[in-house]
This record gives sequence, C-alpha cells and structure tokens, in this order.
Amino acid sequence: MFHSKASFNLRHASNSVRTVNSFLSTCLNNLQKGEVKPFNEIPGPAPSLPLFGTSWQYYVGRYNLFKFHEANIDKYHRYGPIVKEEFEGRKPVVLVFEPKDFETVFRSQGKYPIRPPNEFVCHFRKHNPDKYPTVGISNLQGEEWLAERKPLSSAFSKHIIDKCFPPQNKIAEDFVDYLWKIRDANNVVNNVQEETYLLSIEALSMLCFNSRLNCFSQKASIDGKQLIAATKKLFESYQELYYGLPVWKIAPKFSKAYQKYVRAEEAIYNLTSKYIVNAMEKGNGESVLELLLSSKKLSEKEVRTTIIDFLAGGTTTTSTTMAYTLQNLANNFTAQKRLQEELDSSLSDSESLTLDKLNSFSYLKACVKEVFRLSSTIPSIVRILPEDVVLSGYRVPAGTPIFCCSYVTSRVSKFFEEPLKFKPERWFRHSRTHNPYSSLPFGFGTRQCIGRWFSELLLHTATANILRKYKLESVTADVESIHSFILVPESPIKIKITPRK
Ligand code: HEM
Repeated sequence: MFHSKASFNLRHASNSVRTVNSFLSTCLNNLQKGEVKPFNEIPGPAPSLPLFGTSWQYYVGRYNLFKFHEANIDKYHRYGPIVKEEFEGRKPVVLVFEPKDFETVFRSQGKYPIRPPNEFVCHFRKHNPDKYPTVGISNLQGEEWLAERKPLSSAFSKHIIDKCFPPQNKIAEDFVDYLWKIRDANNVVNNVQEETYLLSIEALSMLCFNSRLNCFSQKASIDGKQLIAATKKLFESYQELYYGLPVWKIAPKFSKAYQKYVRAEEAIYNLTSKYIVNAMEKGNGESVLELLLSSKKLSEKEVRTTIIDFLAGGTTTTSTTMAYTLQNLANNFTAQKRLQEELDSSLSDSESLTLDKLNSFSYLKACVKEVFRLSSTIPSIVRILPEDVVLSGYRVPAGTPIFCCSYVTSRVSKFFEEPLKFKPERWFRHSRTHNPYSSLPFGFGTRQCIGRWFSELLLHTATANILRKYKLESVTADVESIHSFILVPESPIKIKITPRK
C-alpha cells in the first residue's frame, strides 16, 4: 500500500531497445494466441474518484486499512488473479495473486530492481546531506544502490553470519533464563512480542556493534534503553506517516508524526556515532560495523546510515516472527513434540547447542519456514519494472507499481494444501508440491532482504534453545494480525511456559 505513494523518477524505466523488442515479441506471441488484454481492462474496484482514486474503499467502503492483507484475499476471490487499483492522485497500482506472475515480475526486474522508496525518509535525509550522504540502502535506486549493496551483501553472506553463532547462542540462552524471570504467577509470559523485541535488539546490537546492551537485565545500559525507545518510536512514526494525512509533505514542522520520526532517527544517529568511534578505535573487525568500516568501500557516514536502516528493517520483523514462531508451536502440540524429539535426539541435557547441530535440524528449519508462510510479517513484495510485462494475460506498462501478494498465495488452497494448517512437513523436499514463488518472506533476487541469513540464524538458535527448555502452551489461541506498517499481532500473545526437565 505505502509503496503506491511513491513518486517515481522513471529514468530507470527507460531501458533499452532490447527490452522493447523482447516485450513486443512476447506481445506478438500472445496476440497471435489472442491473449494479451489491455491495461485498462484489468478488473478492480470502482469507481475511481478524482484525487482519491479507489482508496475510498479503505475509509468508507468494505475494507479496513489495518486489514489490508485480508482485503487482498477478498479481492483475489472477487476479481481474480490480477487487480488494478488507483491511489493518491489516481495513480494506478496492480496487485497480482499468482506465483507464476511473481516469477515474471522478478525475471523482468533487471540489474537494478526498483522497490518504491520511503518518501519521508528520503525527504529528511536529502535535507540533511551533511549527515546523510545518501538516502540509505533501502531507498537508493540504480547504480548508487548497487554500489552500496555489494559490500553489504558480502558482509551479510551466510558464511560471515555463521561466525556470529557463538555470541548469538549466548544471547538466546540468556533469553531462555529471562523468560523464566518475567513469567507471572501462572507461568505465563504475558506479552511475548515485547520480550522478543528485546531479544532482537540485543541480537542486532551484538551483530552491528559487537556489544551487548543487557536488555534482559534491570541494569540495561542507558544506551540500550535509549536505543530500544528510539527504535520503537521510529517504527511508530513510520506507521503514522504512511497511513496518516500527508501533512509532512506540506508543512513537515507541523506534522507530529514527522517530528517523531526525526527525533527517533536523530537519537539512533547519535547513539550509532558513539559506537562508530569505538569501532574505529578498536578496529578488530569483529562486528558488521567494523567489517564495513575496514572494507573502506563505504564512507563512515554511509555506514552510519546503513546501521540505522538495519535497526529499522530488522528489529520489528525479527521480533514479530519470533513471537509468531512461539505462538504457532504453542498452538500445535504435535509439531512442538516432533521438534523437541529432534532436538533431544541430538543433544544431551548438559550439552550446549552448536552451529553444526543447528544446521542439522531439518524439522526446526521447516517449522520456521512454515511460520514465514502462515504468519508472514511482509504481505507483499513490490516492484516497479523497467519494461512492460504481461501478467495473467494483461499488459502492464513499465513504471506501474506491482504488488506480488504472497500473503494471499500462502493462504489459498490453490497454492498450498490445507493452507491454514501449521504443517512444517510440507517443506520437506520429498513432499513439496507448491510453487517456490508462492511464499516470499524475504523478497526475491538481488534486492531481497540483506538480513535474511542473520534473521534465520537468530530464529533457529532462539527457537531451539527455548524449545529444549520449555513446554509451550497457548493462552491466546488465535491472535489475529493487524497491518501496522508490517503485519504484527493485533493483541498480546500470551504463552504459558513449563520447564521440561
Ligand atoms: C524476519 C525478519 C525479516 C524479514 C521477514 C525481512 C523481510 C524483508 C523483505 C521482504 C524485504 C524486501 C525485499 C525485496 O524487496 O525483495 C527486506 C529488505 C531489507 N531488509 Fe529485511 N527482513 C527481516 C530482517 C532484516 C534484518 C535483521 C535486517 C538487517 C540486519 C534487514 C535489512 C533489510 C534491508 C537493508 C533491506 C533493503 C534491501 C535493499 O533494498 O537492497 N532485514 N526485508
């Protein structure tokens, strides 16, 4: 949804004669088969009103902005595999609900995939060039994006991330003890996501700064407390800026949400500055920050901007997925038991988890994949393509934001058998029947999530440690998701924990 608000410089869209030729030949082939239908015939909600387009349906119509993901399931059943809507200023956007269309989109994204940028972040950073040399990896486009992405992709490769296992495992072990300390009189952890938030910020701080914030202790460092508060505010402001009236565009000084965002971003900037100085003094290359600084491929200021983007992009996504993992396992005893059997058969009570053992746990990995499918935090991946494409038989012009709605493909029976059931076994190679594009938790291709390997390492390590120690029982059986910038639990997830041995 938010991506549709992006105003786009379509210089990226003018690719080459080769692209036009390839599109024309696809069209010709399809026309010969009489299949390509024009853009304006794509079905979708109507009427499209001046200024508002079809966005009125979220305010006075059948849909709710905070249930955008569920609205898309309704649109799939109502209009079919492709839908056209018009948002602010009647700019068209297209939603697709077919994995084969996702594949077409990703195959056409070119060398510099375009995901619409976050406008208010770009606005702020462009007005503060002394601090921010670029708008940041998540918002950059074209060659500038690739130049920043390459060193970051190396720093976040699986091989480098695997080296983070020992400190991340220690954090997971501490989290296991922490959960026991904060349970209530009935052994219930009353707001699992609040706690997994601490886990993910502690883990990200270790990754980025090679430094613990002591989030699980009463004596959390002042930096830790400030970083947690600033990251939370940053995320809240994102949500308000995306979905509120765009006051910030006309008068940023009078927009409370924009000012909240600026304060949060500045707080993280200042805290990060301190760690950059420390990292430069230490210079032993043990954190991502030091690795990036020592590679000399990015300037100090670029590294700082990148760390802010990591915290913004990584904290809530990882903590929410961790909370959903515990909830799904608490709700599904059979899967929980099978996972515990896998862990117990390989590790005695006195043994600590190792990376080799972690890598051998196929059911654990299948459980996390199933959580990503059933309880994904990012409901669609968006691209703006440099060339026209044919999707579900319709021509979609270059420059149109296209939403690949993987939340929908993950939840309809056409793409997954018994889609609403938590069945990790479906991810075992021999029983896989689904199209690989139908679940896309980290996006796809060269612009996919940089933090993928790190998030998976954290989720696997923490889940294994928690499940070795506790039996989980759900107190809140079905917590719905709400679209709050990403998908998050609508109400607190409560889980009863009982020591297993
Ligand atoms: C469960 C956790 C996470 C999920 C589900 C997730 C998901 C995503 C998705 C769907 C995208 C867009 C990909 C695309 O357009 O193809 C993305 C981009 C990104 N993510 Fe993550 N993410 C997670 C954790 C993290 C972490 C821990 C970090 C940082 C350490 C991170 C940093 C980024 C960055 C920087 C981008 C933008 C990449 C670019 O534009 O080149 N993410 N993430």
